[in-house]
Amino acid sequence: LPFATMSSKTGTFHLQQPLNYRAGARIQPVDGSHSEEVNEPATGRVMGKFLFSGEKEVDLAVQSAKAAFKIWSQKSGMERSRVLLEAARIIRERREEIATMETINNGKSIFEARVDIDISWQCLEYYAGLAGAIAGQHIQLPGGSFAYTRREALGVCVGIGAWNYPFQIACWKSAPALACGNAMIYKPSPLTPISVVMLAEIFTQAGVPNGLFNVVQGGAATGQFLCQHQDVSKVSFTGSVPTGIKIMEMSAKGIKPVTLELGGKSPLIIFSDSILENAVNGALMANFLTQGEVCCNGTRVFVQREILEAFTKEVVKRTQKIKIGDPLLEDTRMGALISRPHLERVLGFITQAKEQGAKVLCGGEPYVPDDAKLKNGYYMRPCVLGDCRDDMTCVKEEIFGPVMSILPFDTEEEVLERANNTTFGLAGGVFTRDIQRAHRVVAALQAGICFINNYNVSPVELPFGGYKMSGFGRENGQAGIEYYSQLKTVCVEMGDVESVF
Ligand SMILES: NC(=O)C1=CN([C@@H]2O[C@H](COP(=O)(O)OP(=O)(O)OC[C@H]3O[C@@H](n4cnc5c(N)ncnc54)[C@H](O)[C@@H]3O)[C@@H](O)[C@H]2O)C=CC1
Ligand SMILES: C[N+](C)(C)CCCC(=O)O
Repeated sequence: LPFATMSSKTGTFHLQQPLNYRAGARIQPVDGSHSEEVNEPATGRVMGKFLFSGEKEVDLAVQSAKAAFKIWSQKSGMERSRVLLEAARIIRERREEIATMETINNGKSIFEARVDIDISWQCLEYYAGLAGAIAGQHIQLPGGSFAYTRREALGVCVGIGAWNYPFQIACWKSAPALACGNAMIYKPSPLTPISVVMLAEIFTQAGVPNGLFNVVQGGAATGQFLCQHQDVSKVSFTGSVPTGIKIMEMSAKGIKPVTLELGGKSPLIIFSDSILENAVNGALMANFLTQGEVCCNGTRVFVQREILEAFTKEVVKRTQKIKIGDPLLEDTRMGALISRPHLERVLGFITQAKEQGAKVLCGGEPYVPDDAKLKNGYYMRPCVLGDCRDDMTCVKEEIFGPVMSILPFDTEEEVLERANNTTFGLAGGVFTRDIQRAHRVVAALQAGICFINNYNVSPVELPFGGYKMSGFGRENGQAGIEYYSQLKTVCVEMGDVESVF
């Protein structure tokens, strides 16, 4: 196992192996022109370099996936299920090693990375369970004739991922894709290129045909070669809205179906009858996982005026206690942001918020850990903003960092209007003890994923995806199957053909 001997101390990992994966092995791309550095967010150190793939390598990856698709798509659901279960078992076995790699490359705490890896193998197990149940329908027609439907694979699917959940996003895409009989070529974000290659190795070890899951590395250009390739049948994308628009435009040229999991600016509505401690915990969960770099975060926290003071006081107190630092230490709960430019961008939103009249109630400044090796890492103190208004930039735009905006409200009608007044629609949450109100509020929220009296839990059995400009298509849950398969109708005549001519 290539990573088994790696050191699990921050500041010590060196990238040595190629990060492309084709036909069952790590390889260097045939036309790797541009090389890119990989950083360790916790220290700001360069861990090594890797090559971006050009059009030739993309084509070779597609050809190899096509060959694997021929074999894999002929297998029964039960046969595919067994292989996926074996892959899930290997991930469980290598959990610590994968979580450590994820922490080193992303900067999130090891505590969270372990949860990410657990969700990842659970996703494979879940779709392994569904693989044998993928079936069509039988439809009786007059005179003994009948029809049936077949749920068939699409072919070679492309997955393009963001940097916040590198391994998990790859599993959310590949598990349903492979369960349905497809092949997949995956392109991770160039900021987090490492862990997905471990997934590719695990699939091979579990018994998928060589080429069924290939990895190409690169940025926009490589992504474009993938989306434009004529032998690619589908593109599943997780990332920002502007890139999502480009992906959809490119895919439109080839009439390729797309799944888009894009950003958000989700509302979390806290009514005065909530259990305060749960509401505070919910708001922390909604804002500070993975340094706030989570698409479905509830960053607009609407608090009913009667409890505004009590809630704010408690949320600030708890935020100040979050332990920031070396992400590989057991008691760290917030690590480093993904990159220096991203950290600057997040801090810029806070400066702008102050200029627009918001009050920084805590945090919002860079954090320099005592440990000397961490002093160039990309850390900041999590921030709570008070005195926010709906027209402020920090309330309108996705910050993708640990910044919570608190917004007072008076009535249910008013808060719903304000909560929905956004072009995004990924998630939303409500805290209240009034069950009728809870269901009424989520029914009115224009969002794909809603939480009542919790936030940001995401069991793999539940469909995940957005409304409005947060995208379309669903990942996870039974719904995921629909987005990686197509329906064929077969009409069978049992009598003679009656011609009208
Ligand atoms: N809804 C969801 O499930 C999630 C959404 N996001 C969103 O992602 C964003 C942050 O992630 P980033 O990696 O910065 O987003 P991004 O959109 O810049 O990049 C995402 C991926 O697309 C690739 N890409 C960039 N330009 C491309 C092009 N022209 N053609 C093809 N591929 C291209 C990138 O290399 C990367 O792999 C945030 O806005 C966040 O809201 C992040 C995680 C989950
Ligand atoms: C796991 N969860 C719900 C915290 C986040 C998953 C969505 C994403 O990739 O940002």
